[in-house]
Amino acid sequence: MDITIYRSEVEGVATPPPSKSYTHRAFLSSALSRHSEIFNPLIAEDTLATLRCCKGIGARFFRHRCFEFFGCDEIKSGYFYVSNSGTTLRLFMGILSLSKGVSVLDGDESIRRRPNLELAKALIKLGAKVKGFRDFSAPIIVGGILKGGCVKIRAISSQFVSALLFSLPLAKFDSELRVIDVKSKPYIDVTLHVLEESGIKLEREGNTFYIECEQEFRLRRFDVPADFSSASYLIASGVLAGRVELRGVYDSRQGDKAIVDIVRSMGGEVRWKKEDGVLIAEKSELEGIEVDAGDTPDLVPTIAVLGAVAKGRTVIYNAEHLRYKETNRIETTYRNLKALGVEVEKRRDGLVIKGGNIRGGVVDSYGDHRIAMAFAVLGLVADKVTVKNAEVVSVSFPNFFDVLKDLGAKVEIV
Ligand SMILES: O=C(O)C1=C[C@@H](OP(=O)(O)O)[C@@H](O)[C@H](O)C1
Ligand SMILES: C=C(OP(=O)(O)O)C(=O)O
Repeated sequence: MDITIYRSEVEGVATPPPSKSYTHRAFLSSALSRHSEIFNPLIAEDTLATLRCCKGIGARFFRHRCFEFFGCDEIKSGYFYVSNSGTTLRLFMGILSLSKGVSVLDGDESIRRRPNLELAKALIKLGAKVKGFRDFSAPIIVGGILKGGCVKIRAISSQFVSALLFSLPLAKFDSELRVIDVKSKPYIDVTLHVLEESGIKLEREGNTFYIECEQEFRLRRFDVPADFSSASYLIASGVLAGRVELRGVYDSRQGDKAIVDIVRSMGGEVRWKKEDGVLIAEKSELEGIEVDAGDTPDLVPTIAVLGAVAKGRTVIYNAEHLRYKETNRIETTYRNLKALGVEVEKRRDGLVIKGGNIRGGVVDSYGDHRIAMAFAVLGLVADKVTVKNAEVVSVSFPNFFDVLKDLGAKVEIV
Protein backbone atom coordinates (compact mmCIF):
# COMPACT_ATOMS: atom_id res chain seq x y z
CA MET A 1 0.00 0.00 0.00
CA ASP A 2 1.32 3.42 -0.97
CA ILE A 3 0.16 6.54 0.83
CA THR A 4 0.42 10.16 -0.20
CA ILE A 5 0.62 12.93 2.37
CA TYR A 6 -0.09 16.43 1.14
CA ARG A 7 1.15 19.64 2.70
CA SER A 8 -1.34 20.27 5.51
CA GLU A 9 -1.81 21.71 8.96
CA VAL A 10 -2.46 19.54 11.97
CA GLU A 11 -4.43 20.56 15.04
CA GLY A 12 -6.01 18.43 17.70
CA VAL A 13 -5.79 15.83 20.43
CA ALA A 14 -4.34 12.33 20.05
CA THR A 15 -3.32 9.36 22.18
CA PRO A 16 -0.16 7.50 21.21
CA PRO A 17 -0.29 3.69 21.25
CA PRO A 18 0.97 1.70 24.26
CA SER A 19 4.69 0.96 24.53
CA LYS A 20 5.94 -1.85 22.33
CA SER A 21 8.97 -2.54 24.53
CA TYR A 22 6.94 -2.71 27.76
CA THR A 23 4.28 -4.87 26.10
CA HIS A 24 6.81 -7.50 24.92
CA ARG A 25 8.26 -7.75 28.40
CA ALA A 26 4.93 -7.75 30.23
CA PHE A 27 3.64 -10.56 27.97
CA LEU A 28 6.79 -12.63 28.42
CA SER A 29 6.85 -12.16 32.18
CA SER A 30 3.15 -13.12 32.31
CA ALA A 31 3.88 -16.27 30.33
CA LEU A 32 6.40 -17.19 33.04
CA SER A 33 4.25 -16.13 36.03
CA ARG A 34 1.34 -18.07 37.50
CA HIS A 35 -1.47 -15.59 36.92
CA SER A 36 -1.32 -12.00 35.75
CA GLU A 37 -3.29 -9.22 34.14
CA ILE A 38 -1.87 -6.84 31.59
CA PHE A 39 -3.75 -3.61 31.04
CA ASN A 40 -3.44 -1.47 27.92
CA PRO A 41 -0.96 -3.65 25.99
CA LEU A 42 0.02 -2.74 22.45
CA ILE A 43 -1.77 -4.90 19.91
CA ALA A 44 0.38 -4.65 16.80
CA GLU A 45 2.30 -7.09 14.63
CA ASP A 46 5.45 -7.17 16.76
CA THR A 47 3.64 -7.73 20.04
CA LEU A 48 1.33 -10.29 18.41
CA ALA A 49 4.51 -12.19 17.52
CA THR A 50 5.44 -12.22 21.20
CA LEU A 51 1.92 -13.35 22.16
CA ARG A 52 2.19 -16.22 19.67
CA CYS A 53 5.53 -17.25 21.14
CA CYS A 54 4.09 -17.05 24.68
CA LYS A 55 1.41 -19.47 23.54
CA GLY A 56 4.10 -21.63 21.97
CA ILE A 57 5.95 -22.07 25.27
CA GLY A 58 2.67 -23.13 26.92
CA ALA A 59 1.06 -19.99 28.35
CA ARG A 60 -2.67 -19.38 28.01
CA PHE A 61 -4.34 -16.00 27.87
CA PHE A 62 -7.75 -14.44 27.45
CA ARG A 63 -8.63 -11.01 26.24
CA HIS A 64 -11.37 -9.17 28.09
CA ARG A 65 -10.98 -5.80 29.85
CA CYS A 66 -7.28 -6.69 29.98
CA PHE A 67 -5.10 -9.62 28.92
CA GLU A 68 -5.42 -12.29 31.59
CA PHE A 69 -2.54 -14.77 31.53
CA PHE A 70 -2.04 -18.22 32.99
CA GLY A 71 1.68 -18.92 32.70
CA CYS A 72 3.32 -22.12 31.54
CA ASP A 73 4.30 -24.86 34.00
CA GLU A 74 7.36 -25.73 32.02
CA ILE A 75 8.77 -24.06 28.92
CA LYS A 76 7.72 -25.97 25.82
CA SER A 77 9.90 -26.15 22.75
CA GLY A 78 8.68 -26.00 19.13
CA TYR A 79 8.65 -23.79 16.06
CA PHE A 80 8.51 -20.05 16.77
CA TYR A 81 7.86 -17.46 14.06
CA VAL A 82 8.74 -13.95 15.24
CA SER A 83 7.64 -12.08 12.06
CA ASN A 84 9.55 -8.77 11.99
CA SER A 85 10.30 -8.47 15.71
CA GLY A 86 13.93 -8.43 16.85
CA THR A 87 12.89 -8.07 20.50
CA THR A 88 10.78 -11.25 20.28
CA LEU A 89 13.61 -13.15 18.59
CA ARG A 90 16.21 -12.24 21.18
CA LEU A 91 13.98 -12.63 24.27
CA PHE A 92 12.85 -16.07 23.10
CA MET A 93 16.38 -17.21 22.20
CA GLY A 94 17.07 -16.82 25.91
CA ILE A 95 13.84 -18.38 27.16
CA LEU A 96 13.92 -21.37 24.79
CA SER A 97 17.42 -22.25 25.89
CA LEU A 98 15.80 -23.15 29.25
CA SER A 99 13.69 -25.84 27.61
CA LYS A 100 14.85 -29.44 27.39
CA GLY A 101 13.64 -29.79 23.79
CA VAL A 102 14.90 -28.27 20.58
CA SER A 103 13.26 -25.18 19.09
CA VAL A 104 13.49 -23.38 15.80
CA LEU A 105 13.19 -19.60 15.71
CA ASP A 106 12.58 -17.87 12.42
CA GLY A 107 11.18 -14.64 11.07
CA ASP A 108 10.71 -12.57 7.94
CA GLU A 109 13.41 -11.52 5.48
CA SER A 110 14.48 -8.58 7.63
CA ILE A 111 14.80 -10.74 10.77
CA ARG A 112 16.95 -13.17 8.79
CA ARG A 113 19.48 -10.38 8.21
CA ARG A 114 19.84 -9.37 11.87
CA PRO A 115 22.92 -10.68 13.71
CA ASN A 116 22.75 -12.56 17.01
CA LEU A 117 26.34 -13.71 17.35
CA GLU A 118 27.22 -12.36 20.80
CA LEU A 119 23.96 -13.56 22.33
CA ALA A 120 24.38 -17.03 20.83
CA LYS A 121 27.97 -17.18 22.12
CA ALA A 122 26.89 -16.16 25.63
CA LEU A 123 24.06 -18.72 25.71
CA ILE A 124 26.43 -21.47 24.52
CA LYS A 125 29.00 -20.49 27.18
CA LEU A 126 26.25 -20.78 29.81
CA GLY A 127 25.29 -24.30 28.72
CA ALA A 128 22.72 -23.92 25.90
CA LYS A 129 22.99 -25.35 22.41
CA VAL A 130 22.54 -22.80 19.64
CA LYS A 131 23.00 -23.38 15.94
CA GLY A 132 22.59 -20.96 13.08
CA PHE A 133 24.11 -19.48 9.97
CA ARG A 134 26.90 -16.92 9.98
CA ASP A 135 26.27 -14.32 12.74
CA PHE A 136 23.59 -16.69 14.06
CA SER A 137 20.95 -14.90 12.05
CA ALA A 138 17.58 -16.69 11.80
CA PRO A 139 16.59 -19.43 11.32
CA ILE A 140 18.25 -20.46 14.57
CA ILE A 141 18.05 -23.73 16.45
CA VAL A 142 18.02 -23.37 20.22
CA GLY A 143 18.17 -26.15 22.77
CA GLY A 144 18.81 -26.52 26.49
CA ILE A 145 19.97 -26.21 28.90
CA LEU A 146 21.04 -22.83 30.09
CA LYS A 147 22.75 -23.56 33.42
CA GLY A 148 23.98 -20.10 34.42
CA GLY A 149 27.51 -19.02 35.38
CA CYS A 150 29.82 -16.14 34.47
CA VAL A 151 29.73 -14.48 31.09
CA LYS A 152 30.93 -11.31 29.42
CA ILE A 153 28.94 -9.96 26.48
CA ARG A 154 29.63 -7.24 23.92
CA ALA A 155 26.17 -5.85 23.45
CA ILE A 156 25.73 -4.35 19.98
CA SER A 157 22.08 -4.78 20.87
CA SER A 158 20.69 -4.21 24.36
CA GLN A 159 18.22 -6.98 23.51
CA PHE A 160 21.05 -9.49 24.07
CA VAL A 161 21.29 -8.27 27.66
CA SER A 162 17.51 -8.24 28.12
CA ALA A 163 17.36 -11.84 26.87
CA LEU A 164 19.92 -12.96 29.46
CA LEU A 165 18.28 -10.94 32.24
CA PHE A 166 14.95 -12.66 31.55
CA SER A 167 16.35 -16.19 31.30
CA LEU A 168 19.15 -16.41 33.88
CA PRO A 169 16.87 -16.06 36.95
CA LEU A 170 15.39 -19.44 35.91
CA ALA A 171 18.77 -21.18 35.49
CA LYS A 172 20.12 -23.83 37.88
CA PHE A 173 23.13 -21.78 39.07
CA ASP A 174 23.76 -18.14 39.99
CA SER A 175 25.08 -15.93 37.22
CA GLU A 176 27.36 -12.97 36.77
CA LEU A 177 26.76 -11.02 33.58
CA ARG A 178 29.33 -8.43 32.52
CA VAL A 179 28.23 -6.15 29.71
CA ILE A 180 30.68 -4.21 27.55
CA ASP A 181 30.13 -1.60 24.80
CA VAL A 182 26.43 -1.54 25.49
CA LYS A 183 24.12 0.33 23.13
CA SER A 184 20.50 1.40 23.69
CA LYS A 185 20.96 1.29 27.50
CA PRO A 186 17.53 2.61 28.52
CA TYR A 187 15.92 -0.56 27.15
CA ILE A 188 17.81 -2.48 29.82
CA ASP A 189 16.14 -0.21 32.39
CA VAL A 190 12.75 -1.09 30.88
CA THR A 191 13.66 -4.78 31.28
CA LEU A 192 14.76 -4.21 34.89
CA HIS A 193 11.50 -2.38 35.61
CA VAL A 194 9.38 -5.33 34.45
CA LEU A 195 11.66 -7.80 36.27
CA GLU A 196 11.27 -5.77 39.49
CA GLU A 197 7.49 -5.88 39.06
CA SER A 198 7.83 -9.65 38.57
CA GLY A 199 9.63 -10.09 41.92
CA ILE A 200 12.95 -11.04 40.31
CA LYS A 201 16.01 -10.26 42.42
CA LEU A 202 19.25 -9.13 40.91
CA GLU A 203 22.07 -6.81 41.85
CA ARG A 204 23.70 -4.33 39.56
CA GLU A 205 27.13 -2.76 39.89
CA GLY A 206 27.66 -0.54 36.89
CA ASN A 207 27.60 -2.82 33.88
CA THR A 208 27.76 -6.05 35.87
CA PHE A 209 24.63 -7.94 36.93
CA TYR A 210 24.52 -10.62 39.65
CA ILE A 211 21.53 -12.86 39.17
CA GLU A 212 20.24 -15.42 41.66
CA CYS A 213 19.31 -18.81 40.25
CA GLU A 214 16.02 -20.73 40.44
CA GLN A 215 13.77 -17.74 40.99
CA GLU A 216 10.07 -17.51 40.28
CA PHE A 217 8.38 -14.89 38.09
CA ARG A 218 5.48 -13.39 40.02
CA LEU A 219 4.01 -10.65 37.88
CA ARG A 220 0.46 -9.86 39.02
CA ARG A 221 -0.57 -6.80 37.11
CA PHE A 222 1.07 -4.40 34.72
CA ASP A 223 -0.24 -1.22 33.14
CA VAL A 224 1.55 -0.46 29.90
CA PRO A 225 2.46 3.22 29.46
CA ALA A 226 2.28 5.14 26.17
CA ASP A 227 5.05 4.59 23.62
CA PHE A 228 7.50 7.46 23.29
CA SER A 229 9.01 6.29 20.00
CA SER A 230 5.50 6.33 18.48
CA ALA A 231 4.73 9.64 20.21
CA SER A 232 7.80 11.14 18.51
CA TYR A 233 6.02 11.17 15.10
CA LEU A 234 3.05 13.02 16.57
CA ILE A 235 5.31 15.47 18.41
CA ALA A 236 7.20 16.07 15.16
CA SER A 237 3.87 16.65 13.35
CA GLY A 238 2.97 19.30 15.93
CA VAL A 239 6.24 21.24 15.77
CA LEU A 240 6.38 21.08 11.98
CA ALA A 241 2.77 21.65 11.04
CA GLY A 242 0.46 23.03 13.73
CA ARG A 243 -0.46 21.98 17.25
CA VAL A 244 -0.79 18.49 18.66
CA GLU A 245 -1.93 17.71 22.18
CA LEU A 246 -1.07 14.21 23.35
CA ARG A 247 -3.01 12.61 26.20
CA GLY A 248 -2.10 9.64 28.38
CA VAL A 249 1.63 10.33 28.16
CA TYR A 250 2.95 9.65 31.65
CA ASP A 251 6.58 9.24 32.68
CA SER A 252 8.25 5.81 32.50
CA ARG A 253 11.74 4.42 32.00
CA GLN A 254 11.65 4.64 28.20
CA GLY A 255 14.78 6.30 26.84
CA ASP A 256 12.85 7.75 23.92
CA LYS A 257 11.19 10.32 26.17
CA ALA A 258 14.43 12.15 25.29
CA ILE A 259 12.53 13.33 22.19
CA VAL A 260 11.06 16.09 24.37
CA ASP A 261 14.51 17.52 25.18
CA ILE A 262 15.85 16.93 21.68
CA VAL A 263 12.99 18.86 20.07
CA ARG A 264 13.32 21.62 22.68
CA SER A 265 17.02 21.95 22.01
CA MET A 266 16.18 22.39 18.31
CA GLY A 267 14.01 25.32 19.36
CA GLY A 268 10.73 23.38 19.26
CA GLU A 269 7.93 24.32 21.62
CA VAL A 270 7.03 21.25 23.65
CA ARG A 271 5.33 21.32 27.04
CA TRP A 272 4.95 18.12 29.00
CA LYS A 273 2.77 18.13 32.11
CA LYS A 274 3.93 14.76 33.37
CA GLU A 275 1.46 14.47 36.26
CA ASP A 276 -1.48 15.03 33.92
CA GLY A 277 -0.02 12.95 31.10
CA VAL A 278 -0.49 15.84 28.69
CA LEU A 279 2.11 16.85 26.14
CA ILE A 280 1.66 19.77 23.74
CA ALA A 281 3.83 20.29 20.66
CA GLU A 282 3.42 23.52 18.70
CA LYS A 283 4.71 24.79 15.41
CA SER A 284 8.15 26.35 15.81
CA GLU A 285 11.19 27.46 13.84
CA LEU A 286 13.78 24.71 14.29
CA GLU A 287 17.54 24.86 14.27
CA GLY A 288 19.94 22.03 13.58
CA ILE A 289 21.76 20.41 16.51
CA GLU A 290 24.19 17.57 17.25
CA VAL A 291 22.55 14.47 18.73
CA ASP A 292 24.19 11.46 20.36
CA ALA A 293 21.77 8.67 19.40
CA GLY A 294 23.55 5.88 21.31
CA ASP A 295 20.72 5.48 23.81
CA THR A 296 17.84 6.34 21.48
CA PRO A 297 18.30 4.64 18.08
CA ASP A 298 14.57 4.49 17.34
CA LEU A 299 14.34 8.29 17.40
CA VAL A 300 16.80 8.74 14.56
CA PRO A 301 14.34 8.75 11.63
CA THR A 302 12.24 11.33 13.53
CA ILE A 303 15.29 13.49 14.33
CA ALA A 304 16.44 13.21 10.72
CA VAL A 305 13.16 14.55 9.30
CA LEU A 306 13.16 17.37 11.85
CA GLY A 307 16.75 18.09 10.81
CA ALA A 308 15.64 18.23 7.17
CA VAL A 309 13.33 21.14 8.02
CA ALA A 310 15.56 22.86 10.61
CA LYS A 311 17.86 25.75 9.79
CA GLY A 312 21.51 24.70 9.61
CA ARG A 313 23.19 21.36 10.20
CA THR A 314 21.90 18.43 12.21
CA VAL A 315 24.54 15.85 13.10
CA ILE A 316 23.40 12.45 14.35
CA TYR A 317 26.26 10.38 15.75
CA ASN A 318 27.03 7.27 17.85
CA ALA A 319 24.33 5.40 15.93
CA GLU A 320 26.20 2.49 14.26
CA HIS A 321 23.61 0.14 15.71
CA LEU A 322 21.06 1.60 13.29
CA ARG A 323 22.59 -0.71 10.70
CA TYR A 324 21.12 -3.76 12.44
CA LYS A 325 17.46 -2.74 12.64
CA GLU A 326 14.50 -3.69 10.42
CA THR A 327 16.56 -1.98 7.71
CA ASN A 328 19.94 -0.34 7.80
CA ARG A 329 18.37 2.91 8.95
CA ILE A 330 21.42 5.04 8.17
CA GLU A 331 21.06 3.92 4.57
CA THR A 332 17.25 4.04 4.27
CA THR A 333 16.99 7.44 5.97
CA TYR A 334 19.77 8.73 3.72
CA ARG A 335 18.13 7.45 0.54
CA ASN A 336 14.74 8.92 1.37
CA LEU A 337 16.16 12.32 2.36
CA LYS A 338 18.05 12.37 -0.94
CA ALA A 339 14.85 11.46 -2.81
CA LEU A 340 13.24 14.58 -1.33
CA GLY A 341 16.12 16.82 -2.34
CA VAL A 342 17.68 17.17 1.12
CA GLU A 343 21.43 17.69 1.39
CA VAL A 344 22.63 14.76 3.48
CA GLU A 345 25.87 12.92 4.15
CA LYS A 346 26.19 9.35 5.44
CA ARG A 347 28.73 8.56 8.12
CA ARG A 348 29.80 5.26 9.65
CA ASP A 349 27.94 6.17 12.83
CA GLY A 350 25.21 8.48 11.61
CA LEU A 351 24.11 11.27 9.31
CA VAL A 352 24.80 14.93 8.67
CA ILE A 353 21.77 16.78 7.35
CA LYS A 354 21.64 20.28 5.98
CA GLY A 355 18.10 21.44 6.55
CA GLY A 356 15.82 23.70 4.63
CA ASN A 357 15.42 22.34 1.15
CA ILE A 358 12.67 19.75 0.81
CA ARG A 359 10.77 19.02 -2.32
CA GLY A 360 7.94 16.57 -2.72
CA GLY A 361 8.61 13.13 -4.10
CA VAL A 362 8.40 9.40 -3.61
CA VAL A 363 10.09 7.59 -0.73
CA ASP A 364 10.02 3.96 0.34
CA SER A 365 9.54 2.46 3.77
CA TYR A 366 11.78 -0.39 2.61
CA GLY A 367 9.61 -2.50 4.91
CA ASP A 368 10.56 -0.47 7.99
CA HIS A 369 7.75 0.99 10.14
CA ARG A 370 9.80 3.85 11.58
CA ILE A 371 10.97 4.98 8.14
CA ALA A 372 7.34 4.99 6.90
CA MET A 373 6.08 7.08 9.82
CA ALA A 374 8.94 9.59 9.92
CA PHE A 375 8.73 10.33 6.19
CA ALA A 376 4.95 10.58 6.25
CA VAL A 377 5.41 13.42 8.77
CA LEU A 378 7.78 15.16 6.39
CA GLY A 379 4.97 15.10 3.82
CA LEU A 380 3.11 17.65 5.98
CA VAL A 381 5.63 20.32 5.02
CA ALA A 382 6.67 19.19 1.54
CA ASP A 383 4.57 19.60 -1.59
CA LYS A 384 3.44 16.00 -1.63
CA VAL A 385 5.22 12.91 -0.37
CA THR A 386 4.26 9.38 -1.37
CA VAL A 387 5.43 6.64 1.00
CA LYS A 388 5.64 3.30 -0.72
CA ASN A 389 4.88 0.15 1.28
CA ALA A 390 3.38 2.23 4.06
CA GLU A 391 1.35 -0.69 5.48
CA VAL A 392 4.37 -1.61 7.66
CA VAL A 393 3.18 0.86 10.30
CA SER A 394 1.17 -2.13 11.56
CA VAL A 395 4.36 -3.35 13.25
CA SER A 396 4.12 -0.79 16.06
CA PHE A 397 1.39 1.83 15.36
CA PRO A 398 -1.40 0.21 13.30
CA ASN A 399 -3.71 3.25 13.24
CA PHE A 400 -0.96 5.78 12.56
CA PHE A 401 -2.48 7.17 9.35
CA ASP A 402 -5.94 7.43 10.92
CA VAL A 403 -4.49 9.40 13.82
CA LEU A 404 -2.67 11.69 11.40
CA LYS A 405 -5.86 12.16 9.40
CA ASP A 406 -7.90 12.92 12.53
CA LEU A 407 -5.38 15.65 13.31
CA GLY A 408 -6.21 17.23 9.98
CA ALA A 409 -3.46 15.85 7.73
CA LYS A 410 -4.39 15.24 4.09
CA VAL A 411 -3.67 11.56 3.66
CA GLU A 412 -4.64 9.53 0.60
CA ILE A 413 -4.22 5.85 -0.20
CA VAL A 414 -2.72 5.70 -3.66
O1 LIG B 1 14.49 -4.04 23.80
C1 LIG B 1 13.75 -3.35 23.11
O2 LIG B 1 12.53 -3.27 23.34
C2 LIG B 1 14.34 -2.58 22.00
C3 LIG B 1 15.70 -2.28 21.99
C4 LIG B 1 16.35 -1.46 20.94
O3 LIG B 1 17.15 -2.30 20.13
P1 LIG B 1 18.75 -2.49 20.31
O4 LIG B 1 19.02 -2.76 21.72
O5 LIG B 1 19.04 -3.64 19.42
O6 LIG B 1 19.40 -1.21 19.83
C5 LIG B 1 15.33 -0.75 20.07
O7 LIG B 1 15.95 -0.27 18.91
C6 LIG B 1 14.17 -1.65 19.70
O8 LIG B 1 13.23 -0.96 18.93
C7 LIG B 1 13.45 -2.13 20.92
C1 LIG C 1 14.23 -2.06 16.05
C2 LIG C 1 12.96 -2.14 16.42
O1 LIG C 1 12.35 -3.23 16.97
P1 LIG C 1 12.88 -4.73 17.04
O2 LIG C 1 14.35 -4.69 17.33
O3 LIG C 1 12.09 -5.36 18.13
O4 LIG C 1 12.60 -5.34 15.70
C3 LIG C 1 12.08 -0.95 16.29
O5 LIG C 1 10.91 -1.04 16.70
O6 LIG C 1 12.51 0.09 15.79
